[in-house]
Amino acid sequence: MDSGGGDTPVVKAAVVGGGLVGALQACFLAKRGFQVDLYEGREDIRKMEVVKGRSINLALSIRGRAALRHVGLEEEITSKGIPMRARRIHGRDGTLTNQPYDKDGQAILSVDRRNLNETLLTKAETFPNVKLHFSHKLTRADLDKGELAFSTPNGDAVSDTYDIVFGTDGAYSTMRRQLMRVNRINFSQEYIPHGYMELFIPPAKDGSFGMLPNYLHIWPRDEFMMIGLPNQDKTFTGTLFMPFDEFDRVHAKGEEGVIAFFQEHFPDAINIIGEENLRKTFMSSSGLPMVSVKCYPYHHKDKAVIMGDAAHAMVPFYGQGMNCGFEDCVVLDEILDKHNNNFKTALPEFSKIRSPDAQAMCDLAMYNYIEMRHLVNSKLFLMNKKLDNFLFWLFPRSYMPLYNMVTFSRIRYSIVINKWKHQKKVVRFCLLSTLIALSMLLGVGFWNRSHITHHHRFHWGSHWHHFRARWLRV
Ligand SMILES: Cc1cc2nc3c(=O)[nH]c(=O)nc-3n(C[C@H](O)[C@H](O)[C@H](O)COP(=O)(O)OP(=O)(O)OC[C@H]3O[C@@H](n4cnc5c(N)ncnc54)[C@H](O)[C@@H]3O)c2cc1C
Ligand SMILES: COc1ccc2c(c1)CN(c1nc(C(=O)N(C)c3cc(Cl)c(F)cc3C(=O)O)c(Cl)s1)C2
Repeated sequence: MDSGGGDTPVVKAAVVGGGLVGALQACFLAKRGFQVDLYEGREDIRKMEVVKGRSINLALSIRGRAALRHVGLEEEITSKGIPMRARRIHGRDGTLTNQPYDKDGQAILSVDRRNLNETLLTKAETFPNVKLHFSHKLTRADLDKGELAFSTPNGDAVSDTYDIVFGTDGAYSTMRRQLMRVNRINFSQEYIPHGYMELFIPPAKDGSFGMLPNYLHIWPRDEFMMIGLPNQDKTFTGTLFMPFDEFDRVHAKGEEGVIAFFQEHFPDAINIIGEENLRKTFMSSSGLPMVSVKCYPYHHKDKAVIMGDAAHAMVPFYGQGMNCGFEDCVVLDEILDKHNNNFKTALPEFSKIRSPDAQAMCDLAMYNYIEMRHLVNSKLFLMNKKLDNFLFWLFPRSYMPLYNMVTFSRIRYSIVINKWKHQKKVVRFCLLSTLIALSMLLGVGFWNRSHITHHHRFHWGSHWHHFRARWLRV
């Protein structure tokens, strides 16, 4: 640490990975008065040419917005986002059903990934105590000394030493690997058999949106699913989720195979995406992998800590990966305040507090991946959501649908999962006791009927004897 002129030495911090979480974390650390060097393996995306109509988007919700608010970027980002107030389910038969997300009309925002990353990098750069280094790929780290070594495109090796290193280098993190060399890190990862492919949905012929814009469009289909989020330029970015061997099967059939596949599973999407687009995109790309990563702890002594996908990559079936990573920045910031920047006590607390929440979100996302496939069609998907919303209406204070707690609240994810399990037990108990009460009522009803009939029949029997004795003298 070199003295910043005042009595307290200025903390020299490195952020490895200038994606969404790293760029945000650089802003948090800059506000904390640290000297920040951010290293990004790729070149500066702000200098790359924009490929029109091929934007990748993400769902930004309350947790991510709270983090952006901390660095004064919420307005700048949300003003460029498109609110999605409801999900719009495209049935196989072409039926369309809307399901509002929130009874108070709260929305999730579709934001452009590149614009978000650029805005965060530019914000970081506005701080005099932040320096950005692009095309610097971390190759080695001696975390006990805080020494980092980077490779650059012209083959130069660059290295520097830091008081503290933040690893925000994504799901395939080099920082996590370095951490695992020096610390007893429990680690697990799981690839799912599905891949994803982005499909670009152009505007309609008259330049307007090809579908209703303020919706998250979903095509739930057995083993497949497609979703579509709107973009500022009146396009949509579709994401097709499908098992890898299905991708291979369709690829093997060539361009006509692609059209036949969409005719069978997503007929209404063919005109929206356009046959040419479909052929081009499908034949020029393949499914990309989705991995779920869990590890513990996230830190090494008072020298290094990992955040975002590096610490807890999750499958995207809740649209929470970035929101969760952004929330990491808020949680760590609060802990650093509480410990007055004492990394020796702050980092272990971050691991202890944050990992159960992040792992709960990884589990929820994986659960939803499995659940989404069992909601094999839109009817079941709808029913499931209708029951959720009915119970939410019936018990607004005690029953909150799972996706509401995840997406529209900042309740800790580990508490969300416990509340949800408790709610499921209560709902199951209510349904069961209603069923038992009903069957008892029905049972009593039948019993009465049969008893009366029986009694009546028995009664009729004595009547018959009496009648026979009196009238028939037999
Ligand atoms: C299909 C899909 C849809 C998604 N949709 C959503 C959504 O709707 N909402 C949501 O909240 N989340 C969503 N996510 C998750 C979200 O994309 C991630 O959680 C988020 O990008 C994680 O940010 P990060 O900064 O931790 O990692 P990344 O975004 O992966 O950034 C890591 C950065 O580190 C750099 N890097 C890597 N290795 C090195 C190295 N050795 N040296 C230097 N730099 C390095 C990389 O170049 C990259 O810039 C989705 C993910 C997928 C796959
Ligand atoms: C850019 O790529 C992607 C990829 C996946 C997602 C997103 C963006 C944004 N995602 C959101 N998911 C929820 C949610 O809570 N659930 C349970 C849902 C989960 C799935 Cl998979 C789905 F299709 C609908 C809902 C739904 O509820 O509408 C939100 Cl709320 S936003 C998933």
